[in-house]
Amino acid sequence: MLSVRTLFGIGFLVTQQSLLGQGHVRWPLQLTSTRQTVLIADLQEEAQHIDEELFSEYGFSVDQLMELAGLSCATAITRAYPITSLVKGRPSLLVICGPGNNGGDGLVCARHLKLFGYEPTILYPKRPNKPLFQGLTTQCQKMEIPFLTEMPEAEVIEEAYNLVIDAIFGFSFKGAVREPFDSILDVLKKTTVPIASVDIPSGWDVEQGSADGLQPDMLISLTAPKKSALLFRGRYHFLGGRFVPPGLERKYQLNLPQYPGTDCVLQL
Ligand SMILES: NC(=O)C1=CN([C@@H]2O[C@H](COP(=O)(O)OP(=O)(O)OC[C@H]3O[C@@H](n4cnc5c(N)ncnc54)[C@H](OP(=O)(O)O)[C@@H]3O)[C@@H](O)[C@H]2O)[C@@H](O)CC1
Ligand SMILES: [K+]
Repeated sequence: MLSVRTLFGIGFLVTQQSLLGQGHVRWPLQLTSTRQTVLIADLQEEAQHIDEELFSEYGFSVDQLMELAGLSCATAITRAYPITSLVKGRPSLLVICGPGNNGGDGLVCARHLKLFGYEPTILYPKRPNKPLFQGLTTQCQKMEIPFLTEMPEAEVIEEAYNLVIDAIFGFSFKGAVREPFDSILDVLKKTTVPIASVDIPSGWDVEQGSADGLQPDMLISLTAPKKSALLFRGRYHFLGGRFVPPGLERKYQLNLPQYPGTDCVLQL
């Protein structure tokens, strides 16, 4: 049975602890807001079911949705961190990609950011042996995006990059972080460079978050914010992934907000 939550861009910080403390609070839950009302996929399994149905019942392919998800992420990043606002001499970004589809979103995002005038560099330490990811990697290489062979130290990141894009884990992350991502996340926790997380801050439990985990400056929730988004304390929260068919939205009572005009992202 689906349960959904009401999240407001403003005003939820004062109530989030009580929300989470109540465990399975049932919808509708009204909070005051000056921004959009968005419903949250409450359980990790719900996010995965929505994902599976998009492919099995609605006929989408992974690469189609990944392209839209990655484009949403790149677009949201241009809104939060326009090139003119970056403090370093060059519009350099570090994109860290994980072994699943969240990492694929990161590769697509990097490609679009390059087209938008940024200078992304990619770290992609664990590459699945599948044509989709091999193709996305080739596309980035042909776009002349450099790939690192190892994770830089925190001080090097601070000197070289304006922003880190965290596309390591999404909604299928479970349990204790395994290497090499454990060490990578440790470095990210030390750096003061802002972090933009794709879908979920990596290392966070999808439902419960992580008290001592990453604290990204930006979160780009895809399809619908996950429950742990209630614990996000950064400056920018965007919704992206404007591809949900109305039947699926009704079934899961997502009640997604209206994206403005033809935009593929919405700031929450
Ligand atoms: N419909 C949508 O909403 C769309 C969603 N999309 C995107 O897909 C994302 C979900 O992708 P996903 O299902 O491939 O899983 P994801 O979270 O990337 O990670 C899986 C990998 O992580 C690994 N791993 C897990 N736990 C670990 C640990 N503790 N320590 C170390 N490794 C661990 C696990 O490894 P394994 O268990 O296989 O060894 C596996 O390789 C979603 O968040 C969104 O970004 C869009 O692309 C398209 C539309
Ligand atoms: K992530």
